[in-house]
Amino acid sequence: MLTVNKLSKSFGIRTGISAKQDFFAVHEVNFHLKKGVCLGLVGESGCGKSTLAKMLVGLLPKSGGEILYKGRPVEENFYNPYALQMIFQDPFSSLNPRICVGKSIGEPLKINKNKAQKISRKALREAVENILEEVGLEKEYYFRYPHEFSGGQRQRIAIARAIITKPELLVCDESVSALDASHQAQVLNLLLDLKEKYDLTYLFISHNLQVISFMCDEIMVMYAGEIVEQAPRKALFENPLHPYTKALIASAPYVGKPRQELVLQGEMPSLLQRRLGCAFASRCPSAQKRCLEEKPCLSGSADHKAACHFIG
Ligand SMILES: Nc1ncnc2c1ncn2[C@@H]1O[C@H](COP(=O)(O)OP(=O)(O)OP(=O)(O)O)[C@@H](O)[C@H]1O
Repeated sequence: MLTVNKLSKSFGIRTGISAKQDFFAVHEVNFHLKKGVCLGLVGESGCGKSTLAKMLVGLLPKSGGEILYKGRPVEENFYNPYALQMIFQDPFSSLNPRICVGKSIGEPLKINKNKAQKISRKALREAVENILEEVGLEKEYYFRYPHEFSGGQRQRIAIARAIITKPELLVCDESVSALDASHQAQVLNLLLDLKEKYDLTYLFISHNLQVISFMCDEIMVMYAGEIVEQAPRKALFENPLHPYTKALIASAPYVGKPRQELVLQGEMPSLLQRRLGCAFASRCPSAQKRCLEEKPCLSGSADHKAACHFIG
């Protein structure tokens, strides 16, 4: 469904009164996303997950590379411009507080239909009421405003707005991170039900390995703007190849785990300094001279790849 080749995004930031420096937030990322799959993207804060997601749905222009949707550049997506939709992290800021939720949810359908055919008010209202019920809310909520809902309900509204155009691919960017555990579980189960019902494909972004493990069939691990490991869920959790993935799995806190086992120390290196070698070398317990001098490429089997000189 989606092929991403050497996708990059650079930003320029001021480093002095007249000095400006460019850095890559996403650097030469490649992946394929097959129809019906839930592909996870995991990595720590600032590694470039949201930047990648925004480029996929056209919210940010790319600096290089290509995004192919069903074999054609995503920009030329004539037959369904709303085939790719996104659900954002924060249901408090992703909904317009001055518009009743029914209008917010119906807006994409209105814009979409305007291009080809007009949608009547009655049909629009019906479509919104149906989708409200679809996401577990009552159709009487149509005229309520975002501040009248809890975080979990708001995220359901955001999901309703994303699926009303019947997209094929949903990009979920930290879509449950702002919710408490019980609402997280409800929204995750809703997303799984909708996936089944509407034959959806997901790119599911999270920094939470437990959430990723619950939702995803395949997983990509991102570090400092690059994909460092890609594997099916079982292989990634049972046999992680990259030292960063190993550290991430070992660092994941869960109830009853002793504190000293949180092994991932230090910070991700500044993206402003693009290095010759491996981006993880500064934190890697098994880094060697070669790691500082030579950048590792993704290698391994067709299914399970990692960017490390010392895998296998
Ligand atoms: N518009 C922008 N201008 C300049 N730098 C940006 C911009 N957007 C993102 N960045 C930088 O790009 C890098 C990646 O940011 P991004 O938001 O994609 O990370 P992330 O992995 O999604 O983090 P989080 O999980 O905290 O949302 C960060 O260093 C961030 O500061």
